[in-house]
Amino acid sequence: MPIRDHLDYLEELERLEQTVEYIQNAITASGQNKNTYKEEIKDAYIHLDFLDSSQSYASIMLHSTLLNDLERNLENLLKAKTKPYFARIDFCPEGDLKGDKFYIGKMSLLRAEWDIPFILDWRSPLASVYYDGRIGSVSYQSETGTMRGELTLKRQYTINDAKLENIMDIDITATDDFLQASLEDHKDNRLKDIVSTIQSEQNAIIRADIDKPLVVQGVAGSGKTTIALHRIAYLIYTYEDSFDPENFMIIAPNQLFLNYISDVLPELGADKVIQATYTDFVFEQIGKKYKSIDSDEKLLSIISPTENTDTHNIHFLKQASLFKGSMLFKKIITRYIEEIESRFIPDQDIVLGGYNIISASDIKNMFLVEYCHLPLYKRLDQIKKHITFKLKSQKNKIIEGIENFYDIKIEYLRDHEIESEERRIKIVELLDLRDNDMNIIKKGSTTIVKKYMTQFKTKDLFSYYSDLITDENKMHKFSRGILDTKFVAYLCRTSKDILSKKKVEFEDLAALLYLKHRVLGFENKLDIKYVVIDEAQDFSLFQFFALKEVFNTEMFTILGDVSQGIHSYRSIQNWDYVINEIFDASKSQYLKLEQSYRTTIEIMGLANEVIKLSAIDGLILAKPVVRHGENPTINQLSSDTEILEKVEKRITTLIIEGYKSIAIIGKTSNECIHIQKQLERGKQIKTKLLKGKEEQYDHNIVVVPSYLAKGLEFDAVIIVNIKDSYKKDEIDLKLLYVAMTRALHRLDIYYKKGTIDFLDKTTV
Ligand SMILES: Nc1ncnc2c1ncn2[C@@H]1O[C@H](COP(=O)(O)OP(=O)(O)OP(=O)(O)O)[C@@H](O)[C@H]1O
Repeated sequence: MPIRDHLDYLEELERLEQTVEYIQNAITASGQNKNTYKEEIKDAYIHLDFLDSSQSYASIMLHSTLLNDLERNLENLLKAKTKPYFARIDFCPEGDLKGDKFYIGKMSLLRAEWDIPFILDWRSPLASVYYDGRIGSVSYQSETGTMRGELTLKRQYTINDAKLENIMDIDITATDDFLQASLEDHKDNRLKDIVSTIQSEQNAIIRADIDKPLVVQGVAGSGKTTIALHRIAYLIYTYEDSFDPENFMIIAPNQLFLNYISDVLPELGADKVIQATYTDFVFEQIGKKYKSIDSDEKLLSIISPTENTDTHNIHFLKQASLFKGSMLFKKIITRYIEEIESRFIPDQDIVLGGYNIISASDIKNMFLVEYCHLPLYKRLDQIKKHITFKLKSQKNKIIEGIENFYDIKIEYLRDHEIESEERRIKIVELLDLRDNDMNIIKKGSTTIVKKYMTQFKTKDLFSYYSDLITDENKMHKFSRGILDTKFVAYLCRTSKDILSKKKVEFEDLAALLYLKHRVLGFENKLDIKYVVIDEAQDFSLFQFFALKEVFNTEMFTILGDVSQGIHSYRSIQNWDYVINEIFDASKSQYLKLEQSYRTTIEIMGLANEVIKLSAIDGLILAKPVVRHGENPTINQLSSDTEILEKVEKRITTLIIEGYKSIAIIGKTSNECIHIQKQLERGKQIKTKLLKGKEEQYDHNIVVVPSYLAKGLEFDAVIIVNIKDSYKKDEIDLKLLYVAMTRALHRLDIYYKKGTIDFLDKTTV
């Protein structure tokens, strides 16, 4: 229906004009206030009286804060001006006769003379009705409890550059044309916000209880990453009195992924949130003395062994990875730390000139009980402080005691012996003895603490770790003999080999982080209170545990998809372990997302056929939203040249058809290097080879290995297989599934005969 034919067109047009005008006036007023505040600050500096400056400083502080707030507000107003809101709900609370119209936008806007918001923030409690409610009776959670009422209208708008382009009313059947339209879009290489089309099951995740750990299993393309970012924005808004944005941390798999999500957080007003990859975060804490081995190296040795791969030991290689991420390894490290702890404090009282300042058992008690919540080395700091304090107070008492002791003796001599040369000599002797005793105390008191503390021979983190992981006896002892001898020999030998090159594997990082936390402690205070982990299916239990301990919080949102667990040789196999072993299951929340929004029915259908071939326990198949597209093509060819010619042609056609982002996905980085070289030879097509470390890239056509494509999406995906082949085993099937589900609209597969055999039989 043309927009002008909508019954409320004129009313809506007027409302938009009124809103834009209001925002413009607010922008102008802000501009004037900004100048006033700047003038005030300048003035305060000019009149700064160095003798009595409190008034000027107060003025500078006040106006700087006002200026900061104003600048932030101004930024929001400028964004809102072109698209002030995206939806409207008409809602009448239970018991009221008349309802109100609420316009929902990305930020709230209040008008002094109005008793309802001029624009309602999408994160406010009432806005939940827009995402969850159908026309009729609805309810939502507010600070004061459940609110009920009647929803009489749910309307969506397309507004661009402050122009009203479309109005769509959502009726009781709730067919979401708006969602369909947004999914049809052709995308560049960045994730977008979805505030206007959040679905009810996604809304439940965004607004889930902050206090309980939340685990989300979501199929490919179900919006996990997007929802994670919206949840952070929601929590920042709702709990702004308790949390700063800097208290939130999002952990992502690689730099490429961080780049991919980089547009969304600022768009949602949450740009100050800490973002890091797990590896970068751990290295920042443990120091960069050792280098990290690329975390994909192990995956490559499993999926694409070369002549150098120790195929004989591939079983041990997988077992070692799994072990290093296990809670058993955590237990072994805990026992190892306990032993270090128990031997740390010597059986030695601190004695000064024969006086007992503090007993060994008191020091042990401090170390093992009183300060047990601190890392070992930080406890030493406390103990040092305590001994110094005790010594200071004892020293004066001891000196007083010595003085009294000799005074009494001298007094006695004076009272009981007649004055003589002999008595004088005795008194002088006593005075010398007194001075000597006092000197011992005075001198001793300056060195005794230092002497006591220097006996603690501290070691660095990597020595502690190496002392355990390369020592077969210790590994057997602390595992209480449950580890297989051959496995332990393999583990210690390979670990020794790696550590001797001053390197560590990705799998070592959880243990190192945990050891650092328990033994040495961190240099800077970690002020993270809420942690969001995306692509969490690739995490091990020990990784989750270490993060929980280090941040001392249960507030986690953990999102992932076990069907995409391409690192399953080192990571969790299902979410039950996380809920039961890391958190308290009775206080955790587990939610599922089964609807996939990214891709078409046709592409998802083929991807589902592939993942069904794997033997994943309790596999949840993605249900695509009702969006049809072209059938994916499967092209089996017999020569490299033929494949590359076809791929080149395909890319050209896709560009002509208007697709903005195209990915050529090879199984491994070697395959990708080969493909890119061949394509570049043709000189027609410029591509960018992604290596995972890119902080920024703006190429429309990329060549990317399957395991790095995880989490990303492209308008069109071309899977190319020339050298590597996909086997019908769990990891390869998952890799192929990941590659296929990256496509928003088009999927084409070109492979050399014999490289993806099982695909021949797969029906589209
Ligand atoms: N409610 C929604 N409205 C519009 N688009 C949506 C919605 N939910 C998800 N999408 C879109 O679906 C695509 C997939 O989202 P996202 O990448 O967050 O999913 P994911 O579950 O993290 O995927 P994967 O696990 O496969 O990497 C994105 O293009 C996102 O914008």
